[in-house]
Amino acid sequence: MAVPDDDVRRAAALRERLHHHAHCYYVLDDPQIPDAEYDKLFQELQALEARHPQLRTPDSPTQRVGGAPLDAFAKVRHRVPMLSIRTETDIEASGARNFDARVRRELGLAEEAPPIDYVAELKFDGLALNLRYEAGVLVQAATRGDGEVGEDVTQNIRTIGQIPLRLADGAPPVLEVRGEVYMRRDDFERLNARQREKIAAGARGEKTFVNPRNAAAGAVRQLDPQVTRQRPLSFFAYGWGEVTPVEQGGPAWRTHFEALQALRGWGLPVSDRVVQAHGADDLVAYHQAIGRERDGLPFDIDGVVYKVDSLTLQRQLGFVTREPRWAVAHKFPAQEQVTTVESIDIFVGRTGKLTPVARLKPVFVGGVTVTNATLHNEDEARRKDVRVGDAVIVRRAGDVIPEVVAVVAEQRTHAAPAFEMPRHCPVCGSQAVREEGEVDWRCSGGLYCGAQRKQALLHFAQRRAMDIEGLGEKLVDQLVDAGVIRVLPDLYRLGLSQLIALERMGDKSAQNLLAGLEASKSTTLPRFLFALGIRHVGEATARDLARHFGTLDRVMQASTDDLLAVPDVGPVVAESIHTFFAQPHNREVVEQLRACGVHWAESEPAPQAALPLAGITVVLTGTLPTLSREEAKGLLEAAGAKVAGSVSKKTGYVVAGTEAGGKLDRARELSIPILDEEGLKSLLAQGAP
Ligand SMILES: NC(=O)c1ccc[n+]([C@@H]2O[C@H](COP(=O)([O-])OP(=O)(O)OC[C@H]3O[C@@H](n4cnc5c(N)ncnc54)[C@H](O)[C@@H]3O)[C@@H](O)[C@H]2O)c1
Ligand SMILES: [Zn+2]
Repeated sequence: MAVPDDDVRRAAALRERLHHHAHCYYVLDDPQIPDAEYDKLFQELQALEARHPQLRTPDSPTQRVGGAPLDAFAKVRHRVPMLSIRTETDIEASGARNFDARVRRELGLAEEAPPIDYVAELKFDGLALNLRYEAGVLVQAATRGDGEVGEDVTQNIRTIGQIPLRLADGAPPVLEVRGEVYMRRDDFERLNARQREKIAAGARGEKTFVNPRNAAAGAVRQLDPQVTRQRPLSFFAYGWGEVTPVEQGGPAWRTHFEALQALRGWGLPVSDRVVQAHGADDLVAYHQAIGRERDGLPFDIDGVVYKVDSLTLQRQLGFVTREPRWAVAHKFPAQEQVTTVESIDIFVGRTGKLTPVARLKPVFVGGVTVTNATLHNEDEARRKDVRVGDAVIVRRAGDVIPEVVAVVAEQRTHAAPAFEMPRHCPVCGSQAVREEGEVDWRCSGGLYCGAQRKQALLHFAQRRAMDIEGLGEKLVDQLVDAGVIRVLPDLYRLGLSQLIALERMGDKSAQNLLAGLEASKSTTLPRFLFALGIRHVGEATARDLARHFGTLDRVMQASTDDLLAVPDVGPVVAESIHTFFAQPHNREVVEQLRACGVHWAESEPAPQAALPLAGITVVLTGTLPTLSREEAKGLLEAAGAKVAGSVSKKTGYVVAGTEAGGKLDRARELSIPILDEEGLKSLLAQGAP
């Protein structure tokens, strides 16, 4: 039968594209398209070749394993070829039944013959390794390469802590262990964070990795073992290559499961999720159970693997070109897919962080439909150069939020402008600020900003700020969601009827809240300054500001230079305070709060040195008879002292109550004066001698 021209051309085009992508993936460790995309092309070629066997060339990607080894490494000829595994493309449970049916057919079993025993394992998404042990000692580690010839990566593999350099007693004279080297998800996230920092600091030749498999492959195929050492890799053993034969004293394994137990006994890591399965039903159950567990696993898997357990049956089934007939990989939905960016929006978080988010053409990835993916921050978005209209690779693995990992460069058809981070908050229009040394832009609107309102209210109400009794998270959600509170001063305009109208709000709690609000109006300047939620202004800075300037108006009018004169206030903090009060809407909020009756005692600005305990550090330990820890701290700080958490040579006094521990011992060691509560009180009254 003649092959239609179209099919000939399509097959050639597919072969060329697959060759190109296999080279990028296996040889360069730099995949350009997601696996799901590659698999689609691969299956299309397989189908064409099945229809027209004449199209099947010996160099077709469907006939080969992996990629050629790199010249940079010494080559290793595998004594037993390292094959691939056939993929069951039906990702439903029926995939397991297809495999079972095929095995039974190939073994010529009658329908009523008993179920076959299998082993079910995780399909780790990493890189295959062959570890050769002679007399129990690791002598060589090699990559799979093209299945016949791999790369010698022994020096790199020696840096992986989980791979024993010497096996426990009893291992056969020759043992080749096959397994997967992979990177845990948390290690991957940390590595990429480090890489981003290096890139930000201007390091050349550094890059981030698209996924843990890619990071693991890059680390294993490093020319410098020192670099591999810094990349956290893990390993699971799932099979073997050459092993001393039984006649020469080798192991007499009868089943795959038994062999894995032996490997574990000699010190090799074998996953504890390897199970024996009886017939197709057990395989289906395993597939379902692992599918549910997948997101919670600390590493990526792209499916499960089923293997015929009996080694006799395995031999009977044998191999096709690149795959054993006794095993199959049953995949899960891919964790990476290609889709199109429809727009890039800015999401404003509860704390004011601005995050660029790609709105996507809906895509099914990692088991869910994804419509948005984070671009993290300005630098990431620019580095990846994501633009509206681009085809992008989206990754969703585990509980991590979906992420755009790369642009599919070969598919950019037009040139939308490069992404620009907006200079104003899209929610409230306030100035956006990116501080020196920070990666994030933030809205400076604080409580004025709709996105930050709930967080700002909670911060405002907390005990250490305005101390509003009865205003918790649930109520804040209700008040903001119902539109009752739009700006902060609305809080002090709440009426009983409005509150009672809220769901689950009784008369009593409404009364209590109103009383709490009323009581909070009488406050102190440091509390009020802290409550405003100005970035970088914590309690200590608020106190310093109050002490230095004495009145709120002076703080609000202060220039950055004036602010820099406050002890412990640096340029970033000064700038943040200045920006906050420079914005009319923030001044408006302050005015309205005052108009609602929020008040405090103001004082003249106090020069630091005038305070009796200025410059003195005090450490508190144990329980005092009448003063609480907070009260003692407040009194000391009001007198200008610094309260520290640990005793050092710089400590001026240690105030010790009952059950004082190590701090007291340390004070004695350093001969630091120790005071009880009485001593503290007289110190406060008289100042330091
Ligand atoms: N994105 C791209 O451009 C691109 C290019 C080429 C290949 N790929 C991807 O590579 C894969 C195909 O490559 P492959 O031939 O290496 O097949 P494979 O990775 O799908 O399956 C074979 C491999 O599975 C591994 N494995 C993991 N757990 C195992 C277990 N418990 N038992 C046995 N083996 C286990 C072994 O390393 C083995 O070599 C596909 O997922 C494909 O999408 C992607
Ligand atoms: Zn805002």
